[in-house]
Amino acid sequence: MTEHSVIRVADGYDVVIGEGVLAQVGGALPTGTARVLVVHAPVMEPQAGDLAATFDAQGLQTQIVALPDAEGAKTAQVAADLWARLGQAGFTRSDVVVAVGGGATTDLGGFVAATWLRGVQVVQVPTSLLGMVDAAVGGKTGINTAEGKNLVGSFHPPHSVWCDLAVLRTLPPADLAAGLAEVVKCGFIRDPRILDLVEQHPREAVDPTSAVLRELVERAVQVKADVVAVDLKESSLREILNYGHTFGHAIEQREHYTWRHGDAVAVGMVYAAELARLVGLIGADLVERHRRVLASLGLPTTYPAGHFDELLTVMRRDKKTRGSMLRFVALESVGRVTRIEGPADDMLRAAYDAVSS
Ligand SMILES: NC(=O)c1ccc[n+]([C@@H]2O[C@H](COP(=O)([O-])OP(=O)(O)OC[C@H]3O[C@@H](n4cnc5c(N)ncnc54)[C@H](O)[C@@H]3O)[C@@H](O)[C@H]2O)c1
Ligand SMILES: O=C(O)C(=O)C[C@@H](O)[C@H](O)[C@H](O)COP(=O)(O)O
Ligand SMILES: [Zn+2]
Repeated sequence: MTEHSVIRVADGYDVVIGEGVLAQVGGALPTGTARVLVVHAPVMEPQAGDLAATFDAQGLQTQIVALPDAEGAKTAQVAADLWARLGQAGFTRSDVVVAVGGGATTDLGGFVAATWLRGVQVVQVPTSLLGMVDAAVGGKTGINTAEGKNLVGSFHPPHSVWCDLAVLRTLPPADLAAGLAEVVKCGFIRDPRILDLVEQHPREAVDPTSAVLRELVERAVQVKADVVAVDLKESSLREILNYGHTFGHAIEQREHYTWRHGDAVAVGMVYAAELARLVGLIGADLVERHRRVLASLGLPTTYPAGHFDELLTVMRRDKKTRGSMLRFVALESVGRVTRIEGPADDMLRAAYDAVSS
């Protein structure tokens, strides 16, 4: 195993990053654990099975459950099925959920852990880039409802997070790119070095074996760790991690979750940048930088015309909305973030026209 790095989130938990760290998870459960529920994305069955075997070998009562893939896991029905299992197994507050998969798996696993007995520990083992740099870190957990994305959930920080870079070798390139959208987000809101790295090394950035990708992972996790340490429950600063998500979540819902989250966020960041340009916060050059960086990674930067009213209805349910006032995270410059509050509908429509294909 190559050297791993550890990023501490406040004084709470560690995010361990490196090739081969999966092998350490078996020995990393909290003291006193008697039962373990391992939930995993279908494609992660071999790794989850190996992990479950190491728990069994320690004498723990282990259950292993394959979840529906991707957003199919983030439903009330899937959560309810798992609550039934936990009840039947007599799962107590000293027992542990382990989630092995992409961001959808870690969101669902975290949500079940957050809600069972009002909170049991969750060990997050993200296996997609997006899961590693974002979803598994920071304690946001949740499921979707018919009305929108992540509308039900809880803030529930994990016990620990294990990012084994070796598993990224099997991640489809389009999913790797989707994860890079959240990395680029961290570049725009907080760490300009991320943008420099992507601009200078676009090929290495999409190579899961490269030192550049590893540095990007570490930098993005550090951004997230720094932000959630200050504002776990999103009363203010944490909103910056939602850059691009107001429009992005509306796309995801309108597309019935057939778009990757990171792809939708990529378009959403261009939308937020166009809106910031329209209200006079930034110039056209910074908007173009969004398009250039995202496109260099193979990410989308446009959305089909003709759906503004539908998207606006969904955007009004965004969690940052206060009363009837829509609120957008926006840039003043790279690394300097503000909010646009209550923009006029014609502004919102003009930004839509600017990202329409
Ligand atoms: N909680 C948070 O703070 C937070 C942050 C960002 C995103 N999210 C959520 O995360 C989800 C998106 O995460 P995602 O992009 O990982 O999507 P995902 O979980 O749907 O995973 C994408 C695909 O990659 C597969 N996969 C995962 N690891 C693999 C591997 N190593 N090899 C091959 N295939 C692999 C998955 O099975 C799935 O088919 C969304 O639901 C989003 O809302 C949550
Ligand atoms: O951690 C956060 O805070 C984020 O907003 C990170 C986002 O990338 C992530 O997609 C999150 O799940 C969105 O949260 P939501 O509150 O808008 O549902
Ligand atoms: Zn996101």
